[in-house]
This record gives sequence, C-alpha cells and structure tokens, in this order.
Amino acid sequence: MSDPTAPRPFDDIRALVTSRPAPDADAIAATRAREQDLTKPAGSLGRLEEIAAFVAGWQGKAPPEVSSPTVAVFAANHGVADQGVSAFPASVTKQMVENFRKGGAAINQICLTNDLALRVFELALERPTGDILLTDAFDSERECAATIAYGMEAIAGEVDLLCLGEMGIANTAIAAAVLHALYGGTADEWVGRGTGVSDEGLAHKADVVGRAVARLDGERDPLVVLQRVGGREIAAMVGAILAARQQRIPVVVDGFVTTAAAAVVHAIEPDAIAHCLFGHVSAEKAHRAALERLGADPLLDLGMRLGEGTGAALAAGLIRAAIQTHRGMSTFSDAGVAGPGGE
Ligand SMILES: O=C(O)c1ccc[n+]([C@@H]2O[C@H](COP(=O)([O-])O)[C@@H](O)[C@H]2O)c1
Ligand SMILES: Cc1cc2nc[nH]c2cc1C
Repeated sequence: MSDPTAPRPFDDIRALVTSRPAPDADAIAATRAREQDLTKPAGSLGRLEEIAAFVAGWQGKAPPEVSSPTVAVFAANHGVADQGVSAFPASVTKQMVENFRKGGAAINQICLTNDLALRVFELALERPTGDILLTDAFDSERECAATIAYGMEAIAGEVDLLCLGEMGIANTAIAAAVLHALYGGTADEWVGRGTGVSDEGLAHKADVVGRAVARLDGERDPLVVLQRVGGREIAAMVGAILAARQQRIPVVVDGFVTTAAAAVVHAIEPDAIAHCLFGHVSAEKAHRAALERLGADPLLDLGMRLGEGTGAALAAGLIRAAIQTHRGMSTFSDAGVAGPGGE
C-alpha cells in the first residue's frame, strides 16, 4: 500500500510548470518596431528577426541582449549499456568528460568559435541508472526529482542564453524509450544508430527498447516515464528547461537526446517549452519525428549526430548574430539611407 501522506516530489515539479511566466508582449512589440527601422528591406533577415523578438520577449528587454551565453553539458551512465546497445563502451562517458575538461572535444572548439561559456555536470558516472530492460532507471520518485532539481544549477550565476547538451553512452536507447513511451508507435520507429551500431545492433537495440517500454504497461505520465525508462542527464535537462523558464532565460535544445528532455516537459504542458529554440535536426533517425511532435522548427540541418550540445552551440552563433544585427545596425534616419518609397 502506498502511503497517502508520503511526500510527492513530482507534484512540486508539476506546480513549477503551472506557475511559469509568459513572454513580455511590450518587449516583443518594441523589438519588432525597431526591426522595421533598421537599414534593410523589411523582413530581409528572415528568421534572425524572429529570433531577436523571441529573445526580447523572454528577457522582457528591448533591445534584447546576449552577453553570457552558456552551454551546459550533462553527463550520465546507463545500466542498459550492459545490453550492448551502443557501438562504444560505457567507460567513454567519463573519458569524454575528461576530454571536455581539457578542451579537446568538438564542443570546446565550437564554444571557442562562438564565444560561449561551457559548464560540464557529471551525474554519478560510477553509479549507472538501473538497466531499463530489467528494472526502473531511478529507484524512486524522490531520486528522479532530486536529479531534476540538480539540473536547475545549469543557470546559476550569469546566464542569458542556455544551450543544453549531454554525453552518455547508450543514451540514444534511453531517449528512444522515453519517446516511444510518450508517443506510442513501435520501438523501431524511435531507435536509430546512435554512435553507429550495425544493422544487427539496430535490431537488437529496438528489441531492448521495445521490451523496456512494455514493462510500463501503457503508463504515459511524463515524469513517471522519466523515472522508469529515462536517465540522469535527461532528468537534469528537464530541470534546466524548467528553471530557465522561471528565470525567463531562452534555451537552445541540441539533438535527439536533449529533445527527449524537452518532450517530457512538453508532455506535462505544451506551453512549458515555449522559451526553447531547437538548434538543429540531428541525423539520428527519429529526431525529425520527435521535433514534429513538439511543433519545433530546427535552425540547422547539417547531418550532425554528435550530441555534447554541439548543434545547440552552433545555433547559438546564429542567435548571437540575430541579436548583434538588431542592436548594432543603424536606422534609416540615423544612417541617412532612404526608406521604402522614400527620397
Ligand atoms: O543527440 C543526438 O542527436 C545524438 C545522436 C547520436 C549520438 N549522440 C551521442 O552519442 C552518445 C549516445 O550514443 P549511443 O550509441 O551510445 O546511444 C551520447 O554521448 C550522445 O551525446 C547524440
Ligand atoms: C567519442 C565519442 C564522443 C561523444 N560525444 C558525445 N557522444 C559521444 C560518443 C563518443 C563515442
């Protein structure tokens, strides 16, 4: 028998979603008005113009400003790696974290290119979550909620644009399980090659994910799905997305695995990811289908499938350009340039 007086940590998370702030309509209107006066034909910067208004709305600031953009990478290990669902051994997660710290990974170079701060969060790598084929990932609601709360640290200090990424061998199987549990269909539809499994490996991965999700008996509560077939980096990214919303910080989501975190939040309340931009569509097979479920239109499509926040960090360069053009360009009258139909 469950104790009806026991604390329900997921209720606190649901309450946080309910109390979310809305974008600032005045800041959006002021940004759109200035955009019309800048020395270019109206609309000619395309999506960059929408991005400037989007950032202004969440920041409640016109003109919008991005001076402390940050990439947060959450690293975790997964018991399901024991089932042979990745092309790489689980030890690579920790080794890549060391590589991030020494500056030798792709994400370090993209952060240098786009002048982004990098924060790496290690989530108990020596203690993988439960193997979802056999048991729940998190032992309890409390442990899952604590990991969500830990992810809220991503925005501590000065952060005005948050790019989210992850590192975790076997986590494309975990992301596929979460999406399969939330959206139904078949496991085949949601699994892809991740780090590069063979045809045979792909069929085995689909079998493992299908059987893991079958354990749920149709359970679709997003936080329960996260607890039972999710993982620590996905839980932490859920927390980061929720905390950023409370602080009105726009978020840039990375690839397939990060999108699974956004999908959990969206399944609680679709509007709760309204402050998120989607950096790219990954080459992981089911990423496009997941983005469609979220109504997301990714900024880039470069055939990347790395994770680490690389797609989000590349897109942050575009977002920086959107803000810089909006802030720095002259108006027609200041520059002495004739406006449409003018002298
Ligand atoms: O997010 C993506 O789009 C993505 C697609 C393929 C691979 N990954 C990365 O590769 C790792 C997971 O792949 P796997 O094959 O071990 O499940 C993990 O570290 C992810 O960051 C990430
Ligand atoms: C080498 C390597 C780097 C990664 N970065 C993100 N996921 C990764 C997986 C592997 C295997």
